[in-house]
This record gives sequence, structure tokens and C-alpha cells, in this order.
Amino acid sequence: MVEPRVLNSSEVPVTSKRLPVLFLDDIVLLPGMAAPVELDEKAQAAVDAARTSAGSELLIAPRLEDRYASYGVVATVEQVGKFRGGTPAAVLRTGVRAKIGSGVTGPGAALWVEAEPVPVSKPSAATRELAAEYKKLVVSVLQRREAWQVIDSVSAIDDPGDLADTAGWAPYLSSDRKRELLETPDVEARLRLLIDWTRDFLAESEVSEKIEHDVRESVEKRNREYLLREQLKAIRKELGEGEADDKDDYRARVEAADLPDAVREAALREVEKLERAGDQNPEAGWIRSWLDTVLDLPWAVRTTDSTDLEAARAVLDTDHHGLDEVKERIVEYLGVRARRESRGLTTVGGRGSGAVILLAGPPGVGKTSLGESVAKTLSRKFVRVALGGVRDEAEIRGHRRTYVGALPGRIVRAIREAGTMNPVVLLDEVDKVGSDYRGDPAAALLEVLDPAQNHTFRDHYLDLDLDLSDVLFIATANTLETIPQALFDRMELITIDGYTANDKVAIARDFLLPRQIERAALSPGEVTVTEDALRLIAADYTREAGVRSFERLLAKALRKVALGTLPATVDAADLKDLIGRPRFTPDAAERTAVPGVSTGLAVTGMGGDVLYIEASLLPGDKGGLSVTGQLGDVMKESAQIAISYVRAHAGELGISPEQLDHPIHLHVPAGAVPKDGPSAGVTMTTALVSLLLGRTVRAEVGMTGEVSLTGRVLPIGGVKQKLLAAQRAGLTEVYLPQRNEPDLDDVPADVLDALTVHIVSDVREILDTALDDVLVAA
Ligand SMILES: Nc1ncnc2c1ncn2[C@@H]1O[C@H](COP(=O)(O)OP(=O)(O)OP(=O)(O)O)[C@@H](O)[C@H]1O
Repeated sequence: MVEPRVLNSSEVPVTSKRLPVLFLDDIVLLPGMAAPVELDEKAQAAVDAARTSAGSELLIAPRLEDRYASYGVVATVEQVGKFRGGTPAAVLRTGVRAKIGSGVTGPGAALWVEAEPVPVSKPSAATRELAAEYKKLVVSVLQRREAWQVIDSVSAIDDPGDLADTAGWAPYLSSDRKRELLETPDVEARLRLLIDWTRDFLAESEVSEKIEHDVRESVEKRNREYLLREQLKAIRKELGEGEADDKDDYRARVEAADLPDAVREAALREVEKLERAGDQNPEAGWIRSWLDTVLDLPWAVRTTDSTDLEAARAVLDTDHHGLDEVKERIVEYLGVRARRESRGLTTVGGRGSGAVILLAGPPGVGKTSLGESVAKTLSRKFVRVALGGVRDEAEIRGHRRTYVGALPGRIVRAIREAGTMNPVVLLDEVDKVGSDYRGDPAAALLEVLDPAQNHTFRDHYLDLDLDLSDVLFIATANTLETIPQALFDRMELITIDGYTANDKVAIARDFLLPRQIERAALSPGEVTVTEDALRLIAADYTREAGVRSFERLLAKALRKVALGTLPATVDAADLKDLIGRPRFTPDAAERTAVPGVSTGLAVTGMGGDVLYIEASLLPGDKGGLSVTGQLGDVMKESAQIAISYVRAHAGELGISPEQLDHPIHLHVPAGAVPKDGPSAGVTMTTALVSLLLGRTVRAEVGMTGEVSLTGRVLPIGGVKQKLLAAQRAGLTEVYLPQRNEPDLDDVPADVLDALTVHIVSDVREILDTALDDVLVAA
């Protein structure tokens, strides 16, 4: 291509002249251009004619289909020769635009015409403005093509007409448009046309560039991802994770998995979504984790129950010491379940159907480990679901999938963890399930446990029916009061009250010690812990219903032993070195050394316990009663009843009326623990009478019972736990309401041996025998 040489307008000749004419088909030449042109016979004649005349000029005109062109351009022949193929050609340089006049003949074979150069006038301001505008547009077109040199030459053109005619070079203008430019001698009109066309071109090219850019980008992205994925594959292969590829093929996995029809359909729907979504879609991540969850669930996996009840009992016996009644109840329960199943009664629902065992008792009495044993007896998988502190319904039932970071609920996770559809699921601490604005987890649990509903349990995340009817649920709790009634009604209660000292020693010897010896990396022959040592730990180092601290202390002792010389024997005397000084020594004597303090027996979530009730006289003569120690309403009422009873019976009890004029303060220490219930009635009454008579309560005495205004002693609960606690605390005499006498059947014999139990029906019987005779000087 020849560089454009821009003619200066001053070079333009102005007079009309006769010139040989050359018609061009394919290309359009505007003024100020130079171009090689192929010469046919006629064109050759025109060129020859031109070269014979002075100035070597000819007129170039476009060949139009329907008429002669009205304008052409005067050109000079710069050079003649041949193209590489041998076709004759000439290089023509165009000068001014000329109006084509009449044709004339000769000389020679060429066609001659009158050519009248278009006069060039001084450009108007408007024209200059248009020219400037057009220049800007042209520059931006050229910038896009990075044609920097051309920008320079275009910028240098001053004359608006010359500037407009540079459009002859513009590759984005069609020949038709260029012809139209040639035929528009008016500069302003020509510039307007050009401005319109160039703007259109710029707009179009912007759009198409954007499209092109987008296409290129997405192709590049796809290529890049492909490349990365291939690399990832290679890396995984190197790492020996070759199967990762199959893992991504969800369709194949869903098709291969043993799923119920409805689940498969739902899963395939998600697979389709996943395939449509493509990897970069954020939804793809959610869908994949959902599919993983679905595929991880053991939809068709079930273990076969062993239904041999004798074997079941044997397993329970090997794992746990004592607990005869508990074990019996469990075996019965399993028997009934097995029979129901064999008779096809599995889905019989409703209250009291005994759907769920509730193991209730203080910490460390083996509730969890019993649950584990039940699973073992049935050859089922065991999973524990901790419910303590769960307040959000979504913890049980999951979050909807649209929720960020959604997870299935604990039940679904438990099934996944179990890997079978019929595991034993231990719902630990159902008494500690709370509820707040985030919904009621207890209601969700109810649905889980209800045989009428739980074969179509719906987790919000999973959003598929999950059949829980084969799951054996076992719940545990420390106290019964905080279990929602509806939930409690579904359960078959089995209580474990705690162990006697003898039990604890036996459990420690047969179960805890062997396990802890193993944990301390010792062998059974290397350490002996004497019975006396075990007994001392149970009595003076722990004061618990279960054996949790006991086990911890044993572990501590064994760790120390393991560091010394082996084999070793641990006797009672060695304990101080190994686990420190005793933490609990009988303190009843010390506490009750002053009048006004009496020892009661109570049940808390930690099992049975002794509690001291203190009464004192305050200065003043208005009477009245104040109560402290975080007491519940029922317990406060007991205090009122106690004082009313004492006032009413002051005379016969030997209390002087002046004593009763002073205000009385009643306090139950351990103020951090909320206490309630009526069973401290006798203890409060005794404390008051002890205070007012100035006689101490005998240190070895403990008591429990509700008192009526007339002094009748009414029955209370938790007898076994209370007597165990009395024994633990070193008491030897206990007062119990008469109507609780039958409960003594449940109390272990060694506890009864250690305690003298007084059965009473009136509080006077306690007041007459529980106080020391000695009068203490005030
Ligand atoms: N009768 C028993 N025979 C043998 N080991 C026992 C017995 N009772 C408890 N244990 C052992 O005592 C430890 C504590 O028991 P476990 O954790 O089951 O108590 P828990 O009642 O579930 O307590 P929590 O209510 O705190 O969960 C366990 O290691 C358990 O094996």
C-alpha cells in the first residue's frame, strides 16, 4: 500500500480542461491519494493518452451501473509497469475533484471528457468545527488500530476538504460510500456524512469489541479452568487420590447408591441442577455438600439385632457392677420390643408405648455407659447426641439449605455417624434442653421420638423423609423436673440413684482400676491398689453419687505411680502423697455444734446431698421471719409453716413467749444453688426449736419430711438418694416420714445396716429425740 500523500489545496489547478477518462470498477479514489491500478485495454488507452499530453493527466471516474458519474478526480500517471503476474498497471496520483462535463472524441483510442475542477473556497467557521469534530473521530478510530503514524499525518491536515478526502483510505467505508463522498463537492455536507458514518462505525466497533472481548475472556477462562482441572487431576494422581475424579461424578454415584426411590429422584434433580450450574456457580458448592450428605447416609444399611435376652443380660453384667433392677428393666424392655417387632407392631404409637428409655440419675452413675452396653447387647451401632445447652430448634432439625453455612441437624448427623438406620442413639441430658426465640428443640425432639411420626422425620437441611422408626433412642437426664412434660410422657423412666460405698469400691476394683491401669500404660501385675485405699477415696476424697471423681482420682494416682518404681502397692497411707489430702471429712459435728443448726437430706441434680439449715435470733422486738439462701416459693412457705407451728406449740415445747418477740433469720447455706421443695419442713422446724431452746441438734442425725401446720410429717421423694447421701456424709441416724417406709425396700442393705432409720408421723417425735439434752450457755 502506498502511504497517503496529502495534497495541499494550493496545489489544485482550477481551470477546466479536456482529459482522457479512466473508469474504475472496484476501487474508488478520492483526491489526495496514490494507488496502483490494473489496466485493461481501455484503461491502457487512457493512460497512454495521458502520457502523451503535457502534465500526464487523466480523469478518474467511478463506473456506475445506471449513469455516468458527475464527479471524478484529476490524476497524474506516476509510473507504468506490470504487476507480478504480468498484468499491465500504472501508479496514479489523484489531485483535485472535478465535475465531469461532456465527452469529446480523440485524440487516440481513449475517451476524453471536459473536466472542471471544483473550486476550493475558504472554509467557514462551521466547516472548521465539523472538521475538528471529524478529526477527533478519525483519531479515535486510528487509536483503536494503533496507527500512530497515520494519526500524525491526519492531525497535520489543515484544510477541511482535504481532511474529508482522506476518507478514501478508510477501510471501514464501503466503495458506495466513498463514491457518495466523491459526488459530494460541498465540504460541509461531506464532513457531515463522514461524521455520521464514523460515529456509527465507532459505536458498532465498540459493541463488537466488547462481544469479542467477552468471548475471548470466556474462552480463556474455560481454557484456564480446563488447564487447572487437568493439573489438579495430575496432582491428585501424584498424591494417590486418583479416585477424586469419580467422586465428582455425582450422577454415577447417585445411580450406583442404594437409595429409596424418592431419595434417588430428589438427588437426581439436584445432580441436574449441578450439571446445569457449572462449577463457577456458588450454588454448586451447596448442591455438592447436600449430595454428599445424602450419599453419606446409610439409607439401606441395617444391622441385625441379636435378640437373645440371656446374652443381653450377660453383656450388661460384664460391663456394669450392680444395678440389678436397672439391668432387669432394660432386658424386659428389649424383650417387649423384640416381641412387638416379631408381631409387626413396630409402628404402634401413642403415649406410654414405652418408645424410649429414660435413664435418670446423678452424673457418673453409668447412664452413658449403660446406653453403650445396650447397643452392644443388640449388636447395634452406638451414637451419642449431646443435648446439654441446646436452645435452637435447628440444632435438632437442621437449617434450611438457603441458610449460609447450613448443616443437617444432630439427628441426621448421628445417623450418618452411625452408618446404619437402626443404631442406638443416646440423647444425653434431655433435661438440659432449653427453648428460646430460636424455636423449641423439645418439640422437634418429640417428633423424633414419636413412633407415629418418626418414620417420616424431616430435617430442614435434608428436606427428605428419613425413617427413624428403627432407631432405638435412649435418653439420659440428671433431674426430671426440667424435662418438658410432653417429652417425659413418651419415656419409660428408669432411675439410677447412685452407689453405696461398697458399690463404689467394687466398681473401682473391677471396672475403673483395670481401665485406668491400661490408660496409664501399666500392666495389671504392676500395681495393686488395696481395698482400704479404695474405701478411703470413696469416703473422704469424694462425695458424689456416681464414680466420676473417683475414676479421675484413680487415674491421677496411677499416673504418679507409673513414674516411680514398679511393681507398687497403693495403700490408704500412700494416698496423701499421690492425690493430696482428703477433701471431704464428716463436718456434721462441726456444723451442728451450736443451737439453731439442723441437718437435712435433699436431692439435687447431682444426686442426694446433706444440707444444713441455720436459724438465728436478731435483735428487736417486732417478731417476723426473714429467709435467705436462694429458696424457692415452696421452701419459703415451709419456713412460714415451721414458724407458725413453733408459735402455736411454744408452750408445750417449753419455749418462752419473749423469745418469740425477736425477729428470726433462717438461712440455707450454699446460696449459689437454688433449692426448693417442701421436704425441708422437719429440718426447719427442728432448727427453730433448737435455736429457741438453746439445745444443739445431735450431730449424727439427718432428717427429711414435709410438715403440716398441725405438725404432721408428710411423705417426700428420693428416699434412696437421700439415705445414700446420709451414709456418705457419715450420719448414722435418719428420720423419715412414716408414709415413706415402703421406699426402704429400694435402699441397699449395706446402707440400711449403717443407718438407724426412725419412722415418724409427727414432728414432735423428732423434736423429742433429736436434740441434745445439754443446755448450752448462751
Ligand atoms: N455400675 C457400674 N459398673 C461399672 N462401671 C461404672 C458403673 N457405673 C458407672 N461406671 C463408670 O463410671 C464412669 C462414668 O459413667 P458415665 O459416663 O456413664 O456416667 P453418666 O451417668 O452417663 O454421667 P453423665 O450424666 O455425667 O453423663 C464410666 O466410665 C462408667 O463406665
